[in-house]
Amino acid sequence: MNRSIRPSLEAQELSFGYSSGSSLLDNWSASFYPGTITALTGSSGRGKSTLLYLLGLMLTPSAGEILVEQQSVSYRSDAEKAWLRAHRFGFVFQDAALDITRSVMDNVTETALYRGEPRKASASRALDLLDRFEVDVHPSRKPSQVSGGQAQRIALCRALLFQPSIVLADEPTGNLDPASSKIVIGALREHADSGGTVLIVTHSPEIASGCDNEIVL
Ligand SMILES: Nc1ncnc2c1ncn2[C@@H]1O[C@H](COP(=O)(O)OP(=O)(O)OP(=O)(O)O)[C@@H](O)[C@H]1O
Repeated sequence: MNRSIRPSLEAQELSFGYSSGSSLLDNWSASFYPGTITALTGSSGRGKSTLLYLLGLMLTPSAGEILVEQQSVSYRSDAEKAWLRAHRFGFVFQDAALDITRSVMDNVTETALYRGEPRKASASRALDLLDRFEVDVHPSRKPSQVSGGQAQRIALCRALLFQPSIVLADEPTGNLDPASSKIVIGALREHADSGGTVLIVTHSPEIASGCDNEIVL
């Protein structure tokens, strides 16, 4: 890798443990570069999802720093973190985490709300993505009327709508059929190839071996 490229996401001497449990991270450091996919692997309960939540500014470390584009961000205000999540990050969770009360289209364009952009203007972009990821359902449908594989591809459209510089995916293919799995991983690969920084938590050796780097927790 060309190390003159600067990391878009860094963890520096990170420590964290839930108050009810033992320490999960102790002085943990890593750098994540544009154009790469990193697999986070390790046995169950080692803290992979927790690390993703820390890197995605949903949890605050007990010590250490998270840097986004060389700026220290982990101790910023909730409002600043929310701004960063909306403008720099895309998230994909194992269970898709769609809002069941809203339509497919509203779910995909949800980030527009947090970015202060009109949802309508994002609709054509959303339709393009739904088409690209072969989500063959009417955008007015509710998440309860789509399959698990379609739900995860809808969540992928939501994550990629504004081409965020960093995509964090927590076992994004954990519950998927092979065809949906291939689409999701292919999309994350393309996102990295176009300059994004992608992290995938996975238990799949096959997916990990297709990534550029692997970090075992
Ligand atoms: N909100 C929480 N409060 C307290 N403990 C938690 C919380 N979330 C997770 N844990 C605990 O922290 C540890 C790490 O959990 P985490 O989900 O990060 O692991 P993981 O490596 O992603 O596991 P898996 O591969 O099974 O998904 C586990 O022991 C878990 O029970």
